[in-house]
Formats: sequence, C-alpha cells, structure tokens
Amino acid sequence: MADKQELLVLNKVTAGYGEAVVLEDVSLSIKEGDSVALLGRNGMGKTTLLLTMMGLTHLHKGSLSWEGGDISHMPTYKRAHAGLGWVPQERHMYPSLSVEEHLTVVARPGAWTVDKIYEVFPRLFERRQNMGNQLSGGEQQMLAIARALMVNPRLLLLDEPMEGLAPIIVQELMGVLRRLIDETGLSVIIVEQHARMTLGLTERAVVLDRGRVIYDAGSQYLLDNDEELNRMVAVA
Ligand SMILES: Nc1ncnc2c1ncn2[C@@H]1O[C@H](COP(=O)(O)OP(=O)(O)OP(=O)(O)O)[C@@H](O)[C@H]1O
Repeated sequence: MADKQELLVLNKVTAGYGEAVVLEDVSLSIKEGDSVALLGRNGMGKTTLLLTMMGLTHLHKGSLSWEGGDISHMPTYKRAHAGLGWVPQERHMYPSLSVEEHLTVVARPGAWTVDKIYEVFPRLFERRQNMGNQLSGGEQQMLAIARALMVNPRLLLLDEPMEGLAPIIVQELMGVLRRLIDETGLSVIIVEQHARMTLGLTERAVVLDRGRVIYDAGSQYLLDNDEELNRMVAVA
C-alpha cells in the first residue's frame, strides 16, 4: 500500500495567548485517514492545540504545514478553505435557520452531500425542518459535526463533542463517530474528557501535559495499560 499522505505537520510549535506560552515545542504529524484521541488533564492545552492548528493563537516559535505547504501565518478562513474542519466546543446554531439550511448554506463540492449526511445522521433527517433553537443538545452537536462535514474537510478537529450530553445521546454520537472513522475513513482529531471511550474509537492517542506531548502512539496500548493511562490523564 502506498504511504498515506501527510496532511498537517506541526514542527516544534510554541504557542499561546499574547505573551503567555501554553504549548511548548509540540511536534506532530497527522496523515490522511489518521484518527487521533487528543487527551490530557484539564488545562493542559488541548483546546489551545486545536486553536493553534486553526491559526487562532499566537505562534511564538516553530511552524505548521498543510499538505506540504507552510501555513504558519495563514489566516483561519484560508485554512478552512484548504480542508481543515473545526467543530468548536460552543455549537453556534442559528435560531432562524432550519437544520437543512444550516447544512446547505455551507455546502462545498465533495463526497458529503445533504443526502449522505441524512444517511449517517438519521436524527437530523427527522429534524430537518426544525429551527436551530428547536434542537436538543445532542441534536445540536450532531448538526455542528454535520455542518463541518458539508464543507468537505480533509481533517476534522472536534473539541469535546460529548460534553454535557446525556449518556444515551453519547452512545448515539459514538456510533456516528465510529461510522465516520471506520466507514468513511475520515481523518479526525478528537479532544475528549471521556478518555477510554475516545481511545476505543481511535487508532492513535496524543497526550498533552503542561503544553508538551508526553505520549504519541497507539490508543490500544493505553486501553491495555490502565495505570499508565491514569497517570497521564487522571481518568476518573
Ligand atoms: N484565551 C486565553 N487567554 C489566556 N490563557 C488561556 C486562554 N484560554 C486558555 N488559556 C490557558 O491555557 C491553558 C490551556 O488551556 P486549554 O483550554 O487549551 O486546556 P485544555 O487541555 O483544553 O483544558 P480543558 O480540558 O479544561 O478544556 C490553561 O492554563 C488556560 O488557563
């Protein structure tokens, strides 16, 4: 099999907010088809790392490249156009747009169409005429992910998609994420507090500790080594 194409590379990235440094010397390479759980205790820099990938922090040192081209100083909207999809923690739904309109206004050509979204997210099909403010938290989260997919990203960044959702909805969302990863081969980085669950979805895990990468290897190893996982992530 041909080598997978390198999508996003971070080379010795030090970044933060203004003068404050949060991430230190972070190097990472994400390839086509990679599924990555980005873990770490609270405040260790996971969200900051996603924001840095999107160009929303202050890059102090190091560089980022996308499909081989330097994007260190590329504005966020251009990164999005280039294929970086981002689903932030806040879901940002529009009360005056229906579910279907949320999907169609952002659509760009590619494999993801409204019909394909409805096939993967049957609940959104049922709710397609509902307005953005007439959705449960779980439905909003599904719509946030679906909307990001409609842009046809090459790499999707998800920031705590399960946060605040009821257990039964978490299960449903897990099923959707599993399909996206296993069946569509979507490249994805998932930040999550639910470490074990996320490790069960992904092939690879990256653990941050005080802004540095302390683990970058298989997810299964951490699932098999409880003590190590607890030490690094402090799983409740
Ligand atoms: N806008 C900001 N300005 C200054 N410091 C910030 C800002 N946002 C976050 N920080 C700091 O950066 C550090 C890392 O925060 P970040 O949100 O990236 O961590 P996290 O691992 O995603 O945590 P959590 O799991 O709690 O979301 C924290 O010390 C936080 O206080």
